[in-house]
Amino acid sequence: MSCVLTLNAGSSSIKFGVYNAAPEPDLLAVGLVEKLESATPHLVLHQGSDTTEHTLSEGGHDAAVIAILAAVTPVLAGRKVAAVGHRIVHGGPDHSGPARVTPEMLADLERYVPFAPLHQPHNLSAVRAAMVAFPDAVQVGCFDTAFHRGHPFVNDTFALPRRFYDKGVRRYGFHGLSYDFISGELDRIDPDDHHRRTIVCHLGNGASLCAIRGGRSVGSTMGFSALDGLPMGTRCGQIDPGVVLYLLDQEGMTSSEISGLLYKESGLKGMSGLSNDMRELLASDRAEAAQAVDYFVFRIRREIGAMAAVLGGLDTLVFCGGIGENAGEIRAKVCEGMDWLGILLDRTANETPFSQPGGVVSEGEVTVRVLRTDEERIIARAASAALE
Ligand SMILES: Nc1ncnc2c1ncn2[C@@H]1O[C@H](COP(=O)(O)OP(=O)(O)O)[C@@H](O)[C@H]1O
Ligand SMILES: CC(=O)OP(=O)(O)O
Ligand SMILES: [Mg+2]
Repeated sequence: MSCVLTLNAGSSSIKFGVYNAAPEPDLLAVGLVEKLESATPHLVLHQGSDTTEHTLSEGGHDAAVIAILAAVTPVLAGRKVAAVGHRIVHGGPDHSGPARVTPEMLADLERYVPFAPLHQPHNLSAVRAAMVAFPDAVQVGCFDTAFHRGHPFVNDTFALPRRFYDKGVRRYGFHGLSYDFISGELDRIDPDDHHRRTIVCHLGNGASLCAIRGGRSVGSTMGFSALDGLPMGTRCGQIDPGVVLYLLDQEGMTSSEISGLLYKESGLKGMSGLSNDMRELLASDRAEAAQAVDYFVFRIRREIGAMAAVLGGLDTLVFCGGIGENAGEIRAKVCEGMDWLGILLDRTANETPFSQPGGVVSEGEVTVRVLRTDEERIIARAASAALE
């Protein structure tokens, strides 16, 4: 049987998976390389109940892809990699679903590097590395923007002169593979509810909210870039554009300094002066750490209100991502005093979400669920489908 390999290249980690190719792919092994910015990144591979780990001798994405290709060779045990599926953060205005990546398309996707500088270059270099390592395999791009491409014009635009919209300055939205997976899970859990109004909170190192009605995205807190919306590990989230002009004109910062500030030095890390890791902030007794957490929660609550208005009400609220799945304390803070919207958390269930049927942690009118997201599975399904 042939296999598919998935590569999900993020800003500081690359996640990967090996599956038997099938409409519902069969997981053989999964792993990640993290701390890519350090001189000694760490590779972890889980295969069945076995876990192997080793430290790489070189930092950066390219060395990590080479190490991943070496790590998956014994998993393949001589079987062929027929397709490699890639998470590609930006697909621009035209991609509303997965696509076969040819060298021509790869060149075209370079156009979106300036739109997503933290992700797109790494996504594309992973495709190039896979083309070299598996020259006979089909390369399949799965775009984080695709799930949101059906937004109505009012939700796709900024109030700028029309020519900028035509050049691609639009509200794209991201984390679409995660939202696609969660939307599918909700259909599986409750197949008859086709009109459910859902808000999904994807709270990881990158964080956003998505409003979903009838299985389709109707709103995202992220816009043109993965900077907008909620504050994140190191990204600022929504900011008055006047601040950027002030930094440029009055503080004399260059555009690359401002980019570094907004993408890498802001968010939870910048506000707390301590860390981008939510676990460290929750464990800290420093006032700045508590303020960073308060701001994160405040913005999520504010955006839940806005998304509920877009949806015309709310039936289901889902938490996912590293913070959403693991930080009960954050879920409790987000849901506190939200009974006006029908959100009432079951505090005991919230402590043990994954032992609750369907991850339900609520006792109010709105069903609140905690679900493990799985971007890799969405990529593996698309890569398998490309082989049919
Ligand atoms: N038990 C936990 N409690 C609080 N936060 C957690 C916990 N486990 C993981 N996190 C947080 O999840 C975030 C990473 O989420 P993840 O979805 O893995 O990120 P990425 O966007 O890199 O895929 C980090 O901020 C980390 O602190
Ligand atoms: C788009 C985005 O923010 O992705 P991530 O959460 O993986 O950084
Ligand atoms: Mg992520």
